[in-house]
Amino acid sequence: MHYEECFGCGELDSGLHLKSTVGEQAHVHSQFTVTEAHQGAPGLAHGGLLACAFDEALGATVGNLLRKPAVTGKLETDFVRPVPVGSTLFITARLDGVAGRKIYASAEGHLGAEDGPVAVRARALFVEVGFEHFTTHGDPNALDKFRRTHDRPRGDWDINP
Ligand SMILES: CCCCC/C=C\C/C=C\C/C=C\C/C=C\CCCC(=O)SCCNC(=O)CCNC(=O)[C@H](O)C(C)(C)COP(=O)(O)OP(=O)(O)OC[C@H]1O[C@@H](n2cnc3c(N)ncnc32)[C@H](O)[C@@H]1OP(=O)(O)O
Repeated sequence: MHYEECFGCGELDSGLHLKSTVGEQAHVHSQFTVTEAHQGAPGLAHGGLLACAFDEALGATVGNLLRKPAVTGKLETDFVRPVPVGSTLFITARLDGVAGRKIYASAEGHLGAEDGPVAVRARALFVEVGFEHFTTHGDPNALDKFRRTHDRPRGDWDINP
């Protein structure tokens, strides 16, 4: 979790509650379970919410592997198989490259198991920013809010600007 009020990974009742862990070969694994609250068509996940889950999984990959603040500049998704309510997407993500402030990452989501059929693929460009991005454009108290999340026992982010 990078921020307790984040829609993707935080503790909000309405959020996606995505959990991410770093695995072997610097792959980052996240799981997203689709509930009735995530429907687009009857019984199927809404594509925009799936894109959100991938934004989070890819952002967690950048954040956990590089430990630098970055924001999504571009996010591209391929929806290749319907994702039913009640199913879990097992998302595997990786860093593809860094060029100056530009950070490239990609991921695929497997249906039902780590080796299940691929249902969604995504690629993203993140752009590294300074912490003033969040205090200037967002909440002036952003750093305090991030700190509240990262002062927890597992918190190991250096969020000092
Ligand atoms: C969320 C962070 C929390 C921080 C906590 C602390 C530490 C944790 C660290 C990481 C976080 C961990 C997990 C996060 C998990 C999920 C997070 C979800 C992420 C989001 O949900 S985040 C919200 C949506 N996101 C935005 O709200 C961005 C709005 N946007 C802007 O704020 C600007 O637009 C910005 C800053 C992107 C760039 O602006 P800028 O002025 O700084 O820089 P500039 O424009 O020069 O771009 C520099 C180079 O990127 C290229 N470039 C830029 N955009 C491009 C595009 N779309 N396509 C192709 N190339 C692009 C340029 O072409 C240039 O390339 P070149 O250098 O080669 O010319």
